[in-house]
Amino acid sequence: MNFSLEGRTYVVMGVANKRSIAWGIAQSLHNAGARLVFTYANERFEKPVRDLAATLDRDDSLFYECDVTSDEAIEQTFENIKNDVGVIHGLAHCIAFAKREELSGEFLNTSREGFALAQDISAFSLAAIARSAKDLMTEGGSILTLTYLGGERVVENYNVMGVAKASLDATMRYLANDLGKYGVRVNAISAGPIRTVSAKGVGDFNAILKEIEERSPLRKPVTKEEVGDTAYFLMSDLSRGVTGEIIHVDSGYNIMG
Ligand SMILES: CCCCCCc1ccc(Oc2ccc(Oc3cccc(O)n3)cc2)c(O)c1
Repeated sequence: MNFSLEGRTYVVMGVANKRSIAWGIAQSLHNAGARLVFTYANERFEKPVRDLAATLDRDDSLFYECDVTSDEAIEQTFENIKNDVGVIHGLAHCIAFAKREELSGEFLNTSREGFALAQDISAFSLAAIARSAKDLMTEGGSILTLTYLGGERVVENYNVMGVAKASLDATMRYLANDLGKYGVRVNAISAGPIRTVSAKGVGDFNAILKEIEERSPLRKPVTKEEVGDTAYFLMSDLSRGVTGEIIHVDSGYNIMG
């Protein structure tokens, strides 16, 4: 059995720029031989994503806009992908959002609308995407999403996104249960803090980064390349017995009290 991704196609959702974890995942899958399909939220992201993909040593990538807050948009995007590539072998969901003002201070101050928005984009979108993507995974498949420790226990300031990640983790498990009989696995990578454009929106990010370097078992920060290589494992046949799982790529920080 070989563990190359040659001859396989994967959808990567959520590349914003070269610091994105999604870009680290794309690079690892590309280096393993995969063909990539990128989706982006709106036209503002099209050029940055195309420019990044142009740096890869094969120019066989495809690009689609996908507003994950719309069921019609998701259905249309996967209809287009199905028409253009036919079969996909997996999908990386690297999408989340919460209002910046609700990512610091007291969770008590979370608004009804802000709570629902974070749930919609950061958790429900995985279920809606899995429902559409499943039909393209006729040769089996692997779906992965990105989560964070703040969904398992309280991390100061993470607030409404922590509740959304708890929901995402349960969504991942229930999807794993439904999709297993179709040969589709669903897992999550719980990444330690990485300096991305999204991380800038969460209060006191620098303090957490310092804590990881000082207190994590590996005593070092986490990189998008480390997350990318674990994504390669989860997309490959090496992880064929793994579904419904959260793999922490966080220098071991989560095992600390
Ligand atoms: C206090 C916790 C510090 C470690 C946070 C690690 C982390 C960093 C980035 C993460 O991804 C997002 C994605 C969107 C998001 O919402 C944003 C981001 C920027 C601006 C904004 O208005 N909302 C917040 C975090 C994430 O889920 C977790």
